[in-house]
Amino acid sequence: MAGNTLPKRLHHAVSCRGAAAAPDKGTLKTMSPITPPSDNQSTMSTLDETPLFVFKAMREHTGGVAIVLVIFVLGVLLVKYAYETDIPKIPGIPEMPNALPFIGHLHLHAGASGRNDAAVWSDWSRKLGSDLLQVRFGNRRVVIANTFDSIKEIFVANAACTSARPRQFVFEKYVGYDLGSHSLDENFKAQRTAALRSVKTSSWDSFYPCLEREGDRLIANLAEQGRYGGTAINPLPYMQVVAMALGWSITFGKEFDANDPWLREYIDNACLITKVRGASNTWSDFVPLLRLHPRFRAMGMAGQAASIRRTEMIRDVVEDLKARVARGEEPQCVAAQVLTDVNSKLSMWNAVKCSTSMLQGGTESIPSHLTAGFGGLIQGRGPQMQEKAFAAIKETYPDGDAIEHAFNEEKVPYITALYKEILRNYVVLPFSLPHATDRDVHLKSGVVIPKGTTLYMNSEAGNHDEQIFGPNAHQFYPERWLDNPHLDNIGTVQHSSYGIGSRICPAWQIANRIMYGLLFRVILAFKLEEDPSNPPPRDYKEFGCTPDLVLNSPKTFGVRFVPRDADSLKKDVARIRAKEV
Ligand code: HEM
Repeated sequence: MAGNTLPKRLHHAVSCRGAAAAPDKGTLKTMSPITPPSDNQSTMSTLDETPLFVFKAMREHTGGVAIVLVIFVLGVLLVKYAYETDIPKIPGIPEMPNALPFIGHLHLHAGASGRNDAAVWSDWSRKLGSDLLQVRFGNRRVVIANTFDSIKEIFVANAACTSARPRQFVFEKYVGYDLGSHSLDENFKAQRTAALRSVKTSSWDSFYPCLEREGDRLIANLAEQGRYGGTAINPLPYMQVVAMALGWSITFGKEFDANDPWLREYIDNACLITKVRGASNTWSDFVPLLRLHPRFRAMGMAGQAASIRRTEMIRDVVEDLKARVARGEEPQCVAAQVLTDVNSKLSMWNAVKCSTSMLQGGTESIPSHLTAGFGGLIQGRGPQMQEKAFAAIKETYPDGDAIEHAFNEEKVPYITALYKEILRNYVVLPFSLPHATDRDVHLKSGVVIPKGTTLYMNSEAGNHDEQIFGPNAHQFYPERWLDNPHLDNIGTVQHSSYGIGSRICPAWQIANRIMYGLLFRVILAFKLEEDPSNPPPRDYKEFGCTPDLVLNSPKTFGVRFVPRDADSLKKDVARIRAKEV
């Protein structure tokens, strides 16, 4: 862009100078005597004109100097712009090498290289022998915590000063901030409180019917679409529909048929919006000049179109909800709480914003984690893990009533270990969401991270920290949670896949329970098998296909959902479908 704009400006400056020179000549002419000069006069005239020529030369010379000066100043500004960062280099934290002017280290990140940022940072933090690392994203300085302990120090011990969010141009201009992207001012504090209240454990009773219904539908869909084990299918879209249906129920009290095209359209728009959430792909967040570039404008516009459509869709749902409340119904959901609570600190608009953020938060995270986890369960020791889980369910519920307890209690420790390990190993938000310091942070090492610095937690690295999880930290090994009970005491949530500290995912407990219940139901009904023609990725470092986005979505692979007991499953599916009619 600089190349286009700058020469134009210089050209303009040069033509302006040319235009300015012409009137000079005119001015000189009008100042010349009108009558033809005598010889004497002519000599005098020449003499008289001398200072005019000198003046003219000086003016031209000054014009040249001015241009040189302008170019010099522009050059200095450009160089300053090319290397300047919002926060100067922070002493005591090593910086990744090979920064380039204007873009800093962006070219080394997933937005350009396709390699997961979390893996890039882990490598450099190891090479530079430091838990912390600083990089330049364009003109923004970013500090990354790469070990479990450094994550805890910055985001838990210093939570009071590290819970802000950095500004994001693309989101601000094209989508509009939501709870996950804004600092906690009074408005967003109220939204966060409402979000936490909506999923508090005491409200879970009201979620169970919906969870059970969606669990049923999932099993029926996997059975039918996978032709009872005859065809390998990609589980992700099925998981997305379940998560979304649950999300709608929690936020707007709305129920959907899992196959409703309206729901599919909503999910597609939500995914488009996640794409423009600031990560190393949204260069225009960090390099202001690029905001004029058609490619980045197009990216923003795509997010904007999705956001507009999402708002229209939600508006219809809110109108419907209002009508239900007016009819005297009492839907259990965030938006209805606001509609019926005269003391609510949230306006209806902010309740809608809060609910939309909740929906957005759940759309891709649970489905991506579970799908990636299925990849782990169909390879290597995976089939043995499935058998262990199945046996554990049968042992806990010997009377054949297991299905009834999939969601309303968590009594099978091996299933708990399974979802914890899926969350720990396959980190779909590998660096959580960005945080920012809202005052200077003084670390134990003496390093001071200044106010206004952007922070990332390298959750993927923290979750594979050998100091905490042992030498097998890089393996998918659910038993670690049973063999090492102390792992449950190392922090609020034992891993940082939900973030950590004061901005931790408000829905982490219900998300755990949903993952537990869905795993429970799937393992009870099916043996999951690999499709040799479409196998899953072999390592957590390569499970994702969108490493340049905030959310690393799992690569597509096939799973055969083979019924454990085909006859009984067919009866179950018939029962489920009959209930839907
Ligand atoms: C396995 C499932 C999930 C994972 C791994 C996950 C992960 C995360 C992470 C990493 C953050 C950022 C935390 C931080 O900034 O430190 C977050 C924030 C958030 N999540 Fe989740 N999440 C999950 C499920 C859900 C669900 C089901 C919902 C809603 C029903 C939800 C709603 C939110 C919201 C609203 C935020 C923004 C909170 C804030 O910025 O204060 N999440 N989540």
